[in-house]
Amino acid sequence: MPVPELTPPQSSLPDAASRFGAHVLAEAAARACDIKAATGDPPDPPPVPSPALPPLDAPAAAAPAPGIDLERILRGPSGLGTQGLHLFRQEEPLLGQEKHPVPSAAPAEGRPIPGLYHHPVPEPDPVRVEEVSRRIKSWALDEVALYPDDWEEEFDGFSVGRYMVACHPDAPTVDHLMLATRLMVAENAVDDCYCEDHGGSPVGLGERLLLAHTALDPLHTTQEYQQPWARSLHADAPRRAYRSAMEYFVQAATPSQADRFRHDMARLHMGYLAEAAWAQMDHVPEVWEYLAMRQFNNFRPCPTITDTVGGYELPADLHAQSAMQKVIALASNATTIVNDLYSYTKELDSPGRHLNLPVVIAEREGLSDRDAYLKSVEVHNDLMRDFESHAAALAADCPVPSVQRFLRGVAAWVDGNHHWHQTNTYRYRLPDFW
Ligand SMILES: CC(C)=CCC/C(C)=C(\C)COP(=O)(O)OP(=O)(O)O
Ligand SMILES: [Mg+2]
Repeated sequence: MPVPELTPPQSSLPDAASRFGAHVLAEAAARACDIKAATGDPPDPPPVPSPALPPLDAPAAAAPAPGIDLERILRGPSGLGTQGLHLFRQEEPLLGQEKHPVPSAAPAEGRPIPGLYHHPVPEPDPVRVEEVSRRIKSWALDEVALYPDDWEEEFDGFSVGRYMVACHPDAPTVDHLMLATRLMVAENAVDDCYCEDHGGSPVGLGERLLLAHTALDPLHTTQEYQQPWARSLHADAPRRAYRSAMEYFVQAATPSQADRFRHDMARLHMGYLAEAAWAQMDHVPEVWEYLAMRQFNNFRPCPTITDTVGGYELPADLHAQSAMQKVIALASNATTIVNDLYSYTKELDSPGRHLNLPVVIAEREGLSDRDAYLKSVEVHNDLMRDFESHAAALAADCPVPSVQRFLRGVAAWVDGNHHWHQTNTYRYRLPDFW
């Protein structure tokens, strides 16, 4: 198995990545200045000075400020003689090696949900997108036999390469991006094949999830029983995908990063089970109960690997502090409600009743579909603002480079996730409410 090219953990914030998620740190700097002004102390400099940061009060959902070519900045210097200037040199594409043809990186399209608070991001680097798309298809087909031929269009339409490149702008190499991309594909395989529209069912889901979870958190038992367990990890596509994606991840992650990921995946599986229980009972939970379930059935395992994908480590104690846990939960909840909003019409069209926030609010609060949807947009916006203000407060309170970079990485994931949902018109289409 190819070993991912590793960078030392605890690397400092590279210049090319220092602008991502910058609004969080910019807000922290502004907050620190306000506090100093109120107490009469001279203001401190911003936690991570960055000449190319957008203005402190840069509006959300607005194009980058004139004169700031974000994409160019993020690429770093180019041209003859600049190779040595890149801390995170992007690899050259492996042209002419397309064993499995991949669709070329689609240009951004789709419109944002009106009134949705979000930060637009530059279109992800097409060179990286192309290479990640090529490698993930090869992994899916050749290493884990993920899907039959007739799912190919759907696999391509998911555009996981664009997704992960947009969410991890500070990944040092394509190998690092692949860590996130394999896991994303594996997580969706489990969701589709065990829970949802590719043969999934709430019946027997607990058993399937538990056995698949052992691909992430291995069984340790007597030799006699160890072997049938090891064979079981090859028994279906979701387990093959989890096993392989985790094997790559563990090689690149520190032990505590791997354990963080296992914990987040256990949370995810618990959320799937609550959703399945309600489906079996044909029960619509109260809104707060739905939000509690969705805090677990949630994208959380994706932004929380931002440090592994970035080639550094947020130490376990700093990750575990309650302020960080709150920031992670708020960010992950915002990303997941984004999914509820963009996938609303897809889920209305799917068989049976598919719970999402607008559906639950309409049912439980007696609102029209439109008003429930618009209220859900407000819930999302409140979550986003809470995420950003708590992240800013934590960044100001804890000026440790790995904390600052992790917070930026989470913010970048939030923005990239929105971008992917907005632009994935193969998968999602907006309702006709405006
Ligand atoms: C961690 C991860 C990628 C989990 C998969 C669970 C998942 C697909 C979501 C949190 C998104 O929700 P949903 O199942 O509603 O996805 P779609 O609307 O079908 O895109
Ligand atoms: Mg959805």
